[in-house]
Amino acid sequence: MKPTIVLVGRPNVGKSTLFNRLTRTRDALVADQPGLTRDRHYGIGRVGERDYLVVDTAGFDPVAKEGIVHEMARQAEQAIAEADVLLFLVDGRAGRTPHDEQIAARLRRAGRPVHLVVNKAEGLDRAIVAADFHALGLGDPLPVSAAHGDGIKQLVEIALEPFPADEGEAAEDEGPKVAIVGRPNVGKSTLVNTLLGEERVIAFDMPGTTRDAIAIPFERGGKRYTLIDTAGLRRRGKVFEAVEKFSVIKTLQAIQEANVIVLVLDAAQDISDQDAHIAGFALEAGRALVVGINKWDAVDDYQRDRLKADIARKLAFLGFARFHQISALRSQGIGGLLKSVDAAYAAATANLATPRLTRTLQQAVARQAPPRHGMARPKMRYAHQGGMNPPVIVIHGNALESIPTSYVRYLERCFMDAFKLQGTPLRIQFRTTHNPYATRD
Ligand SMILES: Nc1nc2c(ncn2[C@@H]2O[C@H](COP(=O)(O)OP(=O)(O)OP(=O)(O)O)[C@@H](O)[C@H]2O)c(=O)[nH]1
Ligand SMILES: Nc1nc2c(ncn2[C@@H]2O[C@H](COP(=O)(O)OP(=O)(O)OP(=O)(O)O)[C@@H](O)[C@H]2O)c(=O)[nH]1
Repeated sequence: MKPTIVLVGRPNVGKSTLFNRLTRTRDALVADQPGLTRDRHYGIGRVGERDYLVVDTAGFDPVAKEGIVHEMARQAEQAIAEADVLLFLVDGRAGRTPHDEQIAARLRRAGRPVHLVVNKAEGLDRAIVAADFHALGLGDPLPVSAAHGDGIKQLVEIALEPFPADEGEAAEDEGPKVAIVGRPNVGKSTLVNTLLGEERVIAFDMPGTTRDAIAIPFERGGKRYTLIDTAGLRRRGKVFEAVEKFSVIKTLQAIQEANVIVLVLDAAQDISDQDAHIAGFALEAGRALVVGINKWDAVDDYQRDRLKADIARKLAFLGFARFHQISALRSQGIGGLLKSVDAAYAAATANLATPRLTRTLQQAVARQAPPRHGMARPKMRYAHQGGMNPPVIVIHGNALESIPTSYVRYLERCFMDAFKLQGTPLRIQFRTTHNPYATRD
């Protein structure tokens, strides 16, 4: 499972700057999706070969007792409890403060590895900085500059050192790994029980450590699936019950572990920022996605129309996914939902043959050529598949850096239509094989 890095520190030390730095590579992949707003506190990142989750606990104040500050502190506490590793940021320019000492005292009790990170360290004398912050009793401080990007790679390497890199893909005969996600109270547990309740649940092992996700294999309609759960579902008699509160971190972990995400929405409620953020995480992670609009039994025509308009507006970036109206409680629409899970999984793991990819590319260009950029006209020569789940299409050619995102979206649509890839996002990468300025036309 991907390790979770949690950033803690008093206001203004540079947590958001470091968060942005740690999630930047992912940002670029999904930056311009219509309607997608990123959650500024939870993100997916990659440095070198390592993927990880990052949480910024802005607003963490261990002494607040009520109000919004207290609520933020509660979420920060939950993040600290769920962290694999904590990065405690301090401000090298401001020096050690009493507030830093309070937080240090709290973190020493966290029972998690803590690294002391001195930010804004560009141009500072390391020895002086180290001596000042050593007094926090959290070991040798690691100097970084989040703003300039200095020391970040080493920081991530040190922080993730104890966590093994992900092993390769598991055997595929278990069928798709499915995660059911959504905000609190939308009906996730009810859906899990509807899926598993009447069906054959194949014996499964409880995880060896609390870091592991549980995988519950089951069969339905003669097909195998594996339900991925990190949110603490436990079996009580015949049904599964959530034993833990809703957790964004666990939701993110489940998304990372699964092949196909079932995003559950509540038809009786407006689409909230939290729904959009969870959907955004799935898109960012490149996962196949099916949406279940649950509690369809409980809403009237007026609410149904309103909801459709709300979805079109707030979840526009999920154009690649199928939406199903379901009732988990009455077991309605579940068969159709699973068919879409199968289709999304097939699309996400499809083999895309090079000749057909290249032909599709050429046809797309013939219909609409990429715009000229200054003196250079981008030239796309051929395409091949660079990965699965999500499908990655690598396009080779010249002067490809100037291709605008609107044209990338156009190419995505062409590939999706040609290969009927419904249910999965697609990634297009460009490889320039020559100096773009060598061939002008
Ligand atoms: N000199 C310098 N300034 C930095 C660095 N990193 C962040 N800053 C500045 O520090 C200020 C605070 O940065 P933020 O990232 O907003 O700090 P934060 O900890 O997220 O603050 P809160 O959101 O209030 O918790 C900003 O003005 C940043 O530009 C750095 O490496 N060097
Ligand atoms: N009318 C109706 N109610 C439903 C349906 N599915 C779930 N509910 C109800 O919605 C409430 C929440 O359902 P849960 O399954 O506990 O929701 P959850 O998403 O697992 O909630 P958390 O564990 O808090 O994250 C319960 O009262 C369910 O009975 C449905 O299809 N129709």
